[in-house]
Amino acid sequence: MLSRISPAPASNHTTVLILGGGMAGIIAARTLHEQGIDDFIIVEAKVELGGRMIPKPFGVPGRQVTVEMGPNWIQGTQQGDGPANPIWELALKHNLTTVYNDLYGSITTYDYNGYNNYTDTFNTAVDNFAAATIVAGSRLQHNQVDMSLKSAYGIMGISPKTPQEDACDYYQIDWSPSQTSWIASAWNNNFTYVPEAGGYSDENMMSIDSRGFVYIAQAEAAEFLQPQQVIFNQTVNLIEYSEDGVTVKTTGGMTLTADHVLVTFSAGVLQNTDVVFEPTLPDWKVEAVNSIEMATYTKIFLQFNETFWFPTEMALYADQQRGKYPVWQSLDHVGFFPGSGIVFVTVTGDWSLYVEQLTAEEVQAEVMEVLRAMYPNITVPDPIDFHMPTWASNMLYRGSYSNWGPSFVQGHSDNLRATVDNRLWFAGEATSLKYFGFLQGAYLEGQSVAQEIAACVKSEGTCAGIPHVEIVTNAEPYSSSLTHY
Ligand SMILES: Cc1cc2nc3c(=O)[nH]c(=O)nc-3n(C[C@H](O)[C@H](O)[C@H](O)COP(=O)(O)OP(=O)(O)OC[C@H]3O[C@@H](n4cnc5c(N)ncnc54)[C@H](O)[C@@H]3O)c2cc1C
Repeated sequence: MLSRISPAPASNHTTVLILGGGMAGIIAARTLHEQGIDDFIIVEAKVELGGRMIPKPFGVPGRQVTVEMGPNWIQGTQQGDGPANPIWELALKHNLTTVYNDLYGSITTYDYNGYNNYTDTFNTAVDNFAAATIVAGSRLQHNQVDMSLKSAYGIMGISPKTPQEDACDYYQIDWSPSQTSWIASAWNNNFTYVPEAGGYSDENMMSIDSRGFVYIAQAEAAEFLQPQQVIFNQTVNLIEYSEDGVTVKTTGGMTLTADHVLVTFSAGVLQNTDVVFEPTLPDWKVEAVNSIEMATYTKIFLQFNETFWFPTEMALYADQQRGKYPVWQSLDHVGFFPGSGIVFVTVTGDWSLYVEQLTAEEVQAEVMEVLRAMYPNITVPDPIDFHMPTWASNMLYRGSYSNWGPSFVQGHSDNLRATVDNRLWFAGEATSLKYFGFLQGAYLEGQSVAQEIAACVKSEGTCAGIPHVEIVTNAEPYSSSLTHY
C-alpha cells in the first residue's frame, strides 16, 4: 500500500496536477498512466487516498467493527450480461466483502407511540414514487419544464397528511440515495438503476469489509501509482491559471506548476471560498457550480451492550416533525455484524445541518429520546459508544454528495465538466450527468476527463478542451450529453 509520507517531488513542474485523491482523482491518474503519461502528481489534503470513502473502527475495545462514515453501498451491480458498475468490478477484483441489503423488504415501522404497523402506507409510498418517475419521464419527453418532486406529487394529487405518510415519503425521497431532498428535481433521474438506459441494476450491495470500502480505491492505486506521484497533507488554497499553464499553492507553503490541472474537489468545496481561483472563474462556470445542490447525509452510530431493537435490517420512525431521526439500520443482524450491538440512524438535509451545530452529547440525548419513544415498554439503556461525522462543516467536502435541483439543467451539467482556458479541467461525482452523487459517477468522470487531458497533451497544444455553453438559456432535457460515456 502507498506510503502515507510524501517524499519531495522530483520537480515542481509536471504535465498534469490532479487535485484531490478520491475516486475521481485515482481513476484519472490510472487513466493517464494507461495513456503513457506518468508525469503527473496527485495533491491531497488528507494523509491517504480515498476521499469521501472513510472507514472507522467503531465500538468499545474488544467489540469494534469497521463502519463507514461515507459511502457504504455499491449502488447497482450488473444485470445479466449488461454493463457492470465499475465500482462493482473493483469490488470483485479486490475481493471486497459485501452483502445484499434488503432496503425495502426487511423493514419495521414505528411512530412516536411505539411500534405501529403502517407497511401498507410504506408500500403505497413506493408506488407513488414510481408513478412520479413516470410522470417526470413523460414530461421530459414532451419538453415540459422541470419541477420539484413536491410539485410532481402535487400534480398527481398526492400530499402526505399524517406523520406516517410523511415518514414513508421521506424514505423514498430524502433518504433515497439518488434524491436526498423533497425539493429535488422531478427530472433528477440517476440512471444507475435503469439498465435499459445504460445503467446497472437495482441491487444495493453493502460493504462489510474490515479493511473498509476504501480498500478498493487504495488497492487499485497501489497497482500503478509511485510514491513520488502523490503529495499528501497539502491543502490547496490558490489556483492561478492562464492559457500558458497553471500554478497551484498550498497552505503548507508549496508552489507547484503544471501544463494542466484537474480539479476533483466536491461541488461543496467549489461553492465555498477555501480555494481561490485567480483570475476568478468565468460566469458560466460559477453559475454551474452554484446551480447544483450539495446535500448532506449523516449516519449516527450507537453501540449497546445488547440488542433490544427490530429484527429486520431496516426500521422507519415517524415523528410529528418530518426528518427527525427517521431511518434506522441494524448492524447487529445476521449477514452484517451479528453480536456487535450496533445500530445507526440517518438524518439528511436541514436536519444534518442542525445536528452539526449541536454537541455529540446533545445529539445523543435527542436520539435516545426517539429510541425510547419507539420502545415505550422497555427500559432502553444508554449507549456504550456513540459517533457522528460532520460532512457539511468539513472544508474538504462541504456536504455529502451532489443533488440535481429543478433549476439545474443539462447546460449546467455540461458547464460543470467543461474546461477553462484549455488548462483547467474538472471531474468528480457532481460532473456526471448520468451517475451524479455516486462513486461510479466519480470513477467514470475521472476516466473520461483524463482521456480528454491525455488527448490534449498528445496533441501538443492544439486541443480545444471540453466545450461549454456561454449562456444557459433554456431547460432542455437530457440529450447529447448521454454520449459522454
Ligand atoms: C455520507 C455519505 C454517504 C454516501 N453513500 C454513498 C454510497 O453508499 N454509494 C455511493 O456510490 N456513493 C455514496 N456517496 C458518494 C460518494 O462518496 C462520492 O460520490 C465519491 O466518493 C466522490 O468521489 P470524488 O473523487 O468525486 O470526490 P472526493 O471523494 O470528495 O475526492 C476529492 C478529494 O479532494 C480532497 N480535497 C478537497 N479539498 C481539498 C483541498 N483544498 N486541497 C487538497 N485536497 C482537497 C478531499 O480530501 C478528497 O480526498 C456517499 C457520500 C457520503 C458523504
